[in-house]
Amino acid sequence: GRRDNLWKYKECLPVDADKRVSLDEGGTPFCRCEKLGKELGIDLYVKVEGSNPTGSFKDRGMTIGMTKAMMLGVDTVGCASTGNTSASLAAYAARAGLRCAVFLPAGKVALGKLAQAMFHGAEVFSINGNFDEALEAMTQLAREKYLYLLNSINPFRLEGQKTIGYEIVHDLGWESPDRIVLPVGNAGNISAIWKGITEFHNAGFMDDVPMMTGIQAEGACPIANAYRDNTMDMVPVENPETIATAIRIGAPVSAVKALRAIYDSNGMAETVTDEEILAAQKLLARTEGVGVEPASAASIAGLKKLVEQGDVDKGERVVCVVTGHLLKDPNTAIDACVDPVQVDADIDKIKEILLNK
Ligand SMILES: Cc1ncc(COP(=O)(O)O)c(/C=C/C(=O)C(=O)O)c1O
Repeated sequence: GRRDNLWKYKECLPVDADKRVSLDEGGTPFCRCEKLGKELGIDLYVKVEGSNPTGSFKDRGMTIGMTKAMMLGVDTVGCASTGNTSASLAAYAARAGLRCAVFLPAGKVALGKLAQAMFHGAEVFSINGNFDEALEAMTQLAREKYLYLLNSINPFRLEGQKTIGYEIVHDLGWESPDRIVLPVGNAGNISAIWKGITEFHNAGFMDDVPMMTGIQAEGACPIANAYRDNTMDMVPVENPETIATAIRIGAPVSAVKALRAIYDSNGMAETVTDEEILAAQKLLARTEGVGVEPASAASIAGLKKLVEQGDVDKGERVVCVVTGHLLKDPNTAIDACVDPVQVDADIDKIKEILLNK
């Protein structure tokens, strides 16, 4: 039958479902990765959030946040973003008929995301600074009531994203996986998913809870640093750097919630290099046919590293949340490939090549 969307959980959502601003978000694919799982010695699934309307999990938070904005009667919404939040905000603001301002770190936003934010009609400000500085400026504007802030510091965003946790349990037949692995930037998503999991667990829908496992890029890993020091005190990374620009964040606003989620679930945080991220992105695309942007592949890279370190038990049932579509960052994808074969439309020449494969 017709695929359900996240509004099937409307009784657990803190806004009027009949006032919803929706693009039929959620209800994303849940794909078993038999070959990759076999290679890693685990039972592996991916939750494919790139299949959301604007190509990332942000749509889940935005549908709730934008519905709340309409209920509040605001006329302007805003966010700072590494790209996907701005793409989602622009689309949902257009649907809601609200004015939309976005702050993006100059030169550090993947092509697809910038195209979306601009094309959906957001007023795009290219900030001379990184995401953290852009978020500080945007938060000040919100404090002075120039606009309604829809970054993940806004709890209504997390209320939408918690449905990823709901759906994973639902997809597994009302059971919890052993572990959920996902990339961590501003740390809203790991906090939101844990909230959804604990709500379903408290409601008695499943006996166990998963170990929440957050993966960060080595050059932008304040959460992993705090975890390694077994502390709740996150120390910001001044100049975060990674090719996975979506998670190029040094001062995650939801650090406390994220560390709580990791410690309370007996989970962990780990880092991966840019090389490991790009290798995992290609491995997932070519082994399982699932195309994701670099930041999303950090979850696969991190899982692989944890398995190799012996931190993941053989046979564990693991769900990797792959957060954004491959198309978001086409330049990085093409840079990771060999050039196309230049050849005349001479099929004899091409037959020769095909025979040699
Ligand atoms: C593909 C992708 N994967 C993972 C993350 C990290 O999630 P959080 O840890 O909840 O921040 C992001 C985050 C993006 C932004 O923060 C933004 O768009 O401003 C992302 O786009």
